[in-house]
Amino acid sequence: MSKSLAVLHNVHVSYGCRAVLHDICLNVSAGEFWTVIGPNGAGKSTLIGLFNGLTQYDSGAVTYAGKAVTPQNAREARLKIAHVFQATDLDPKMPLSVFASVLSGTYGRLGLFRRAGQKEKKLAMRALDVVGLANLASRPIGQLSGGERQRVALARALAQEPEMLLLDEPTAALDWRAQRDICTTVAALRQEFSLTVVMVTHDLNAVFSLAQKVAMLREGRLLWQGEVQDAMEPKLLSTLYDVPIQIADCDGRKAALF
Ligand SMILES: Nc1ncnc2c1ncn2[C@@H]1O[C@H](COP(=O)(O)OP(=O)(O)OP(=O)(O)O)[C@@H](O)[C@H]1O
Repeated sequence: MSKSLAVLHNVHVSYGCRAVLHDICLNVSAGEFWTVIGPNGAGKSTLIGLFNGLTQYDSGAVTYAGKAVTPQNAREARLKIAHVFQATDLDPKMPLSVFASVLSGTYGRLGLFRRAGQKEKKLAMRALDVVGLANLASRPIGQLSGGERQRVALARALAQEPEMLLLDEPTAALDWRAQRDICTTVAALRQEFSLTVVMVTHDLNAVFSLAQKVAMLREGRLLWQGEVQDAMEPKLLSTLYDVPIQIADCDGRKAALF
């Protein structure tokens, strides 16, 4: 049996007096690929922020590699866990090259007073190479397409040399080709670097093609969690999203239809 890496145990979260996550228990083992799905506002981004101490919790326990993680005590977890937000978070007006953006992924390890040296520069170039953007290294990030920017965000995360990747809607706002490219890149990165992945997504077809495990969140509660093949249940998905969903079989591949 694989080893638990990141664990949420009976976690409650509230923003002010509004409770947004209730009694969350999730056990992510090393090397697993989890997706977190559910309607808008269900608490998915809040949930994945627990793993690296971005989300403050009221009660329960969060651990990474057996050590407690809280926003006040998250440095170690943040070195090992890279968090990739939607690439729209990269300000296109920033006068920053693709390479400089990716290099910034190494800054966490370097700390405040050390500058990036040859080792970090090599790492950044390698990360760009892995996501297929080495030829755009000197391009300002403002001149990239949405799909390219998302790959820059992935490369920056890789330059951190993480054990675990948190992906928050990495294919949102991308066209079909770019969505497919990101999914293929994520799958390849996971294989090559033996990464543990937790991905929030609204793309059920990406879930079916990439994930091993699925957590379904509805109104701040885990409705269901388990193996991806058991998640492809029309009744379960219809309950989750409160809309009729069917599952089609296309040449052995599952696709969600509404
Ligand atoms: N910093 C914050 N302060 C107050 N409320 C917040 C904050 N961040 C999120 N919320 C609220 O918490 C709830 C859960 O938000 P969250 O972003 O985690 O949901 P989500 O499932 O990721 O949503 P979406 O699919 O729309 O991105 C929402 O009602 C949201 O308005």
